[in-house]
Amino acid sequence: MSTPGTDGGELAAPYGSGPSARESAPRKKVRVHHLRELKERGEAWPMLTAYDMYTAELFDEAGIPVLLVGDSAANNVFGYDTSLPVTVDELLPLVRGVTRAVKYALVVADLPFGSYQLSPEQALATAVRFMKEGRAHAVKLEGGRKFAPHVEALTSAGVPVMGHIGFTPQSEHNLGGYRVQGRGASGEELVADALALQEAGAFSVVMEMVPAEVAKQVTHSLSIPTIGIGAGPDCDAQVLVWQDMAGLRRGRTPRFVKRYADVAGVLSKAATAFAEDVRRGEFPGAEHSFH
Ligand SMILES: Nc1nc(=O)c2c([nH]1)NC[C@@H]1CN(c3ccc(C(=O)N[C@@H](CCC(=O)O)C(=O)O)cc3)CN21
Ligand SMILES: CC(C)C(=O)C(=O)O
Ligand SMILES: [Mg+2]
Repeated sequence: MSTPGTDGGELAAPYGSGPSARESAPRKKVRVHHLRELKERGEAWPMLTAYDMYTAELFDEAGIPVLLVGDSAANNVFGYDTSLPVTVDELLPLVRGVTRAVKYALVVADLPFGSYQLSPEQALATAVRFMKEGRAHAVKLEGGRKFAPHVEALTSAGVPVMGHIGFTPQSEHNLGGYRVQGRGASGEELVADALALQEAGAFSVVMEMVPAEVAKQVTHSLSIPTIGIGAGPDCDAQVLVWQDMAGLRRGRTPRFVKRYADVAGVLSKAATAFAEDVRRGEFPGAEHSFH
């Protein structure tokens, strides 16, 4: 983890030269070409989801170069059982909160189910809303070769696009549930999908739940970065949903999740302590009252 500096302008670089050199170089806004440069230098980078201001601010200060306002807000903000029901109107205010909070991170807005599949025109109209109203820096959509025309329409209009292949949660009913994709012969299909997205102008591609060997092959076939989630150690970048990463979500988590904290435990203890204080008459104290 990088260490925040004493003021907003002097944080350790989230990308670039590694821990020793340029420690005090001022951070710059992350741009898509920086991510390609990291791939060329073989430096892995992290991505996290964010859905609100405080988490976006913390992750930005921690040096996370790319934040995704995922349609997984469906599960992790709104409490739906899948990502399918969440709408553009529900996601837009979350994107706005995240983009308001960051100084450096590239903010990617995930296009939700039904908001882009109809046509390249629909994809562009939706992306324009996320850019204008959400102030997103880029958008993400799910799909391979079949969505190359959609990606092309967006990149031609100046919208950077992140692809997403392998297990694509918006197609879970068609894929038959949460299953690893690209085993056996379909590994070749994944390479073809990734190449088509790159050719259409995508600046990066998420690969979800793909065998590590296949993900490695895709990564080496592309000049744009691959971002893995359950896709092994050889992707150019790694992404997790922040509530999984920080242990806010309880219960069984997918195999690809590593927990770095127990935020659920911390919040639960805080709420319990507050409740006890109020019930015992110990809060508010004199120092919390106006005289
Ligand atoms: N909190 C959260 N984390 C995620 O990673 C995530 C979301 N929400 N919502 C949208 C999608 C849905 N995703 C999921 C959800 C469940 C599994 C899962 O249950 N995986 C199991 C079974 C794998 C298998 O059967 O082969 C696993 O053990 O990984 C995987 C990805 C990933 N995304
Ligand atoms: C897990 C990531 C890649 C995602 O698409 C989401 O959070 O919606
Ligand atoms: Mg998503």
